[in-house]
Amino acid sequence: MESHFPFTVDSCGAGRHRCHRRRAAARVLRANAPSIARTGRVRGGAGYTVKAPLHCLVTAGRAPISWPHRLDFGEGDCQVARGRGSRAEQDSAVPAEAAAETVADPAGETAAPRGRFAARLDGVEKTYGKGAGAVHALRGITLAIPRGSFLAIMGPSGSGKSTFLHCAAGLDQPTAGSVLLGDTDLATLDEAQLTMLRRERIGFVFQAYNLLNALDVRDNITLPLRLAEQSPDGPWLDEIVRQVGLADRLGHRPSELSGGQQQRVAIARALATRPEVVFADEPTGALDTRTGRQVLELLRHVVDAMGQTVVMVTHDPVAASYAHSVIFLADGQVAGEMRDGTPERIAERMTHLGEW
Ligand SMILES: Nc1ncnc2c1ncn2[C@@H]1O[C@H](COP(=O)(O)OP(=O)(O)OP(=O)(O)O)[C@@H](O)[C@H]1O
Repeated sequence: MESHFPFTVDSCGAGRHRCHRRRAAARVLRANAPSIARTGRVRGGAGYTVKAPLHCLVTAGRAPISWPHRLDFGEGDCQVARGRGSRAEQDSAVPAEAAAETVADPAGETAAPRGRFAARLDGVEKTYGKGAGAVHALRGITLAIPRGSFLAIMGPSGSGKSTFLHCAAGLDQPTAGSVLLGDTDLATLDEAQLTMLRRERIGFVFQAYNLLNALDVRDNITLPLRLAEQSPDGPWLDEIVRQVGLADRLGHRPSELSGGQQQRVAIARALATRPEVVFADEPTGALDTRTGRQVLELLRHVVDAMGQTVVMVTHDPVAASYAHSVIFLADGQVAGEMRDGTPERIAERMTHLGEW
C-alpha cells in the first residue's frame, strides 16, 4: 500500500502485516476511491474487510471526519459501518446502499442527485453553557437522511436525542456545523424565515398531541396550512384523512377522541403541508401498547405508501424496529446504525451503548 493512500487495511484476522489480501484490498480501494466517495459502493472486492479512516474520502473531495470507519467487502459491494474497533461488527448488517445513503458521512453527498436527501447534518455540535460548566450535548453529528426513509434515533438518557431533534428541526441552533433541509442551510435564515420553514417544510409529532380543543379534527389538521396562508390541497388532505382513518371523525373535538385517534390527528396535521421531514418525539410515549403499535404502523405507512420522510426519537426498541434504520447516539456522537433491526437486536445494541 503506497504511503499516500489513506486507507489502513487491517483485517482478515491475519493482522495488518501478514494479511495476504492487504495489497489486493488496497488496490481495490484505490481504484474505487472516487466511486466510494460518490456512492459508498465498491465493486470487485469481495472477501475483504478493511478498516479505513475517512480521510480517504478527503482525497475525493469529502470533508474530513475524524472517527474510524470500516468498509466490509461483500458480494461485490462494500458495507460501511461505523464505530470504534470491533464494535463496528455490530453494524455490519447495514446494507451498502443504505449505509452510504443514510449514516454519518454520506459518502455520495457531493455527487448526490439534487434532492436525494431530505435533510443533512454536517459536523453538528451543540454546547450548552460555557467554561467548566459547559455541557457538550452534540459532538459532531454528520448524517444524511434520504427522502422517503424512516429513521429512529435512540440512545441512553442524556445522549443528545432531544438536542439532535431540536437542531435538525430548526428549533435550536447548533454551536458548530451545519443543518440543511433539502438545499436550505438553516444558518442562513433569520428567525422569521426559520418560523416559516418549520411551519411549511417540517411536520412535528410530539408525545403530548398538542391539538387545539377549540377546533374540530378537520380544523386541527388544516391549521398549519392556514398559518402558512396556503390553500388546502383537497386531494392530498383527503388522502391523509383516509390513511389515518379519521374520515368519520372530522367534525369531532380532540377531547372526544381516544389517545390513539388524537395522535393520528397530530400525524395528519404534521403531513398537511407535505413537509420534507416529519420529526416525531416519542410519539407513542403516552399510548398503550396496542394503540402505540397502530400509530407506529401508520408512521411506517406514510413513509412506505406516501413517500414521506420520518425521523423519530424513541426510547423503545419496539418502536424503533418500525423504522428502516436506527441511529444510535452515545455521549453526543453517532455510535452506530442498524438497518431493519428487530426489537431484540436493537435492545441488545442499546445495552452496549454505555460502553461506547
Ligand atoms: N438547555 C440546556 N441547558 C444545559 N444543558 C442541557 C440543556 N438541554 C440539554 N442539556 C444537556 O445536554 C445533554 C443532552 O440532553 P438531551 O436532552 O438532548 O438528551 P436526551 O438523549 O434527549 O435525554 P433523555 O432521553 O433523558 O430525554 C444532557 O447532558 C443534558 O443535561
